Amino acid sequence: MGDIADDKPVLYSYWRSSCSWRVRIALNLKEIPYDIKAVSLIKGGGEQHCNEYREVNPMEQVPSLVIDGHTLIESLSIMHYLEETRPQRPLMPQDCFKRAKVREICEIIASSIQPLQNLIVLIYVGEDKKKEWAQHWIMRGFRAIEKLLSTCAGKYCVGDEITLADCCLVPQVFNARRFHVDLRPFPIILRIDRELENHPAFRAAHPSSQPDCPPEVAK
Ligand SMILES: O=C(O)/C=C\C(=O)CC(=O)CC(=O)O
Repeated sequence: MGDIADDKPVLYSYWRSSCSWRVRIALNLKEIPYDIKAVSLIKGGGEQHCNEYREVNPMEQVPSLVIDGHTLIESLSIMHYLEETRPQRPLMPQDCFKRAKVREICEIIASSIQPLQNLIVLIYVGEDKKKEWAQHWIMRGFRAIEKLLSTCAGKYCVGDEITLADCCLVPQVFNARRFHVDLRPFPIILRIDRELENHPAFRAAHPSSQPDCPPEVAK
């Protein structure tokens, strides 16, 4: 048996969770092999709430990553850990201003969009209002991101290299489509999403490529 640090990382993930998806993209881009432990967010009221998983993640959410003998939670924190410990294929720019832009975009998605259209919030909002609610918060955040991108985007969100901002953006665009948001007012977001849809690291991280994707949905 090798050192704990040699063990393959384990990602607790759900196929359609945008936060799990962000981390899958980062792991793939950095070419870090990992195993997936699927956690169904819907089966039996959600496996994330069972006692065993609460020990892994006290927030009862995915993702969690077991790596280097540690258990890490919260997708942005996990991605920064990967960036700091695995410098290959950097996902943050060198330039401090560009780094700030990457963090801005990540934070808008991770704090001001995704949590508001998360399953637990939508259950609380109720079936009648949930689509309008999700659309409202996604459009609000996308308006801000589109404006930021008009000054900082190159081929990707910040310049011409893929960064953590792109890892966050692509899954959020999927969610926007899921809630039937009209994306025509966001041409830069759409262009970047199209640019990345066929990238191997992004394709492999896509919900339809996941082991727990229902067969009727998988491509
Ligand atoms: O309907 C389901 O399949 C259950 C959960 C999700 O998709 C995940 C979310 O709550 C949205 C998200 O990750 O942004």
